Amino acid sequence: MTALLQVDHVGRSFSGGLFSRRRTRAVADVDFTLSAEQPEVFAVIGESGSGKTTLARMVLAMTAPSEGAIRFQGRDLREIRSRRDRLDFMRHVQPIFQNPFEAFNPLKRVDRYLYAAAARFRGAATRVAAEAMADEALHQVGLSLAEVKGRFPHELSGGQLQRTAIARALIPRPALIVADEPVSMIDASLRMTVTNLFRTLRDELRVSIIYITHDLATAYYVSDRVIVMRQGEVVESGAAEQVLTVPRHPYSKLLKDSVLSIDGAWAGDALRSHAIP
Ligand SMILES: Nc1ncnc2c1ncn2[C@@H]1O[C@H](COP(=O)(O)OP(=O)(O)OP(=O)(O)O)[C@@H](O)[C@H]1O
Repeated sequence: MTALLQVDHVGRSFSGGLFSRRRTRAVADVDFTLSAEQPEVFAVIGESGSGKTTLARMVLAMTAPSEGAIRFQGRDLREIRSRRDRLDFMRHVQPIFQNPFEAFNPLKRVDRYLYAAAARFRGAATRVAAEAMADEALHQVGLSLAEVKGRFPHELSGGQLQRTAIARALIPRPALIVADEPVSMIDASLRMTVTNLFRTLRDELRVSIIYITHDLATAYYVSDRVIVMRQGEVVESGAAEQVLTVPRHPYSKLLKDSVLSIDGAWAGDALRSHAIP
């Protein structure tokens, strides 16, 4: 197997501050590989404080590991030093953040972000070229340039705005998208539309997606593989179906039971039977 991403026994500790001796071990010994040949939706599940965001930041080369190494297409992320290295890396690995209303400046029209990405990552030299790239990316997420052109963020719904953020991430034609809690700030009714997109992108554009979430139900429905994190460590990993329907670790069982007690039924089944094709 040729690896797209190798997360090789990675850990990250933080010191408690200038006068504190306490160190927080945010991530400890996380180890997984994504294949370059077979794109997948890979979910990282865990409660608040389990280390998910720290892991995402390390994969995005925004935080350096204190132990282990991360390689993307065989290249150690520590080798990213210059602006040019970073731009090249971002061409292949794109982030999607939690709150689309924070990702876009409220005073800036959203289409401008798409043109900027087209110019920066794909060398679009004219407005016409940039508009064509923006329109193509928007179609990949079920929107069109006509729907978002000239609009400010508050003129779009949370779901439309998050899909626009995904379109922006697609413009460079990345091989990997790291989506950190991408649906936690949008209406429950729109969550499946956005998460379902991940499968479409995997199949049609062959993009791999690291889907970071505390939401077991959407993870179960859209992911191929999952890891469950607790206090920085991976406590369970495997095929989504296996881990989320028959959890082995007490913590994963507890997580599943908490979904059960909220919804009255295992939300994975409920979602599956109401799956949007
Ligand atoms: N820059 C930092 N400095 C000090 N401690 C940090 C830093 N970043 C994260 N931590 C600590 O590391 C642990 C893991 O945090 P992290 O944000 O990765 O978890 P998370 O699972 O993403 O949580 P959430 O869902 O709330 O974002 C927490 O105890 C957090 O306080």
